Amino acid sequence: MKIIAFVGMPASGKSEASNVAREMGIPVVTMGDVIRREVELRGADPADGGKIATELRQKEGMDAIAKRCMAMILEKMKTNNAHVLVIDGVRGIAEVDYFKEHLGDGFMLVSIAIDSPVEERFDRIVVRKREDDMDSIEKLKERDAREIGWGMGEAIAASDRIIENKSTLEEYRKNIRKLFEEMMTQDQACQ
Ligand SMILES: Nc1ncnc2c1ncn2[C@@H]1O[C@H](COP(=O)(O)OP(=O)(O)OP(=O)(O)O)[C@@H](O)[C@H]1O
Repeated sequence: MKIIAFVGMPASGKSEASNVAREMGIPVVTMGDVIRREVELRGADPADGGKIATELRQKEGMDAIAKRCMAMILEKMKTNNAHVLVIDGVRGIAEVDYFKEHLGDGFMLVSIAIDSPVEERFDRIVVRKREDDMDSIEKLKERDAREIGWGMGEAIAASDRIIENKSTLEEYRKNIRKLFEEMMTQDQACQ
């Protein structure tokens, strides 16, 4: 089985890649769900998800979220016949190291290359209207800085593949679909 994790700047297209996966019947584990669950448990404001994620990493280590995702990943691997599984939301190198150690050779890290300025990413976030999204460019810049502080740059540098999202959404979705098709064919050929 191939386990593909996507890494990229906020609003670079990770959730879109997961949407394409779901449309193709590929199971997706969303790391942000761990945070959303924690927010719910604490009765906190969804906008404080970033702070809670930082706190978990400080208390339990930089790979805390990856560790908490492992049960979900193993469960999906057991209950799905798919040849590919997607992990959405790797934010740092400690998580990459954790997954490499626990998932072995089947793990592949794909980074999403963008050249959209922060203003353009913010406009996309405004259109997306996700509950936990930030409401100003300043907050997006803070989130960029926070995630870079988690070792996102090192994670991007450690990626096995790069997929560009520098043109239209259709073009990007087409490239993601091609990647998944390739992975499914490769995995079937290995069996
Ligand atoms: N090439 C593109 N052209 C136009 N819109 C795009 C493009 N790529 C992504 N989008 C849109 O930008 C928004 C942000 O993308 P997406 O939600 O996939 O980012 P993300 O990396 O998952 O973000 P986050 O890190 O906040 O979870 C979405 O509404 C998506 O449809």
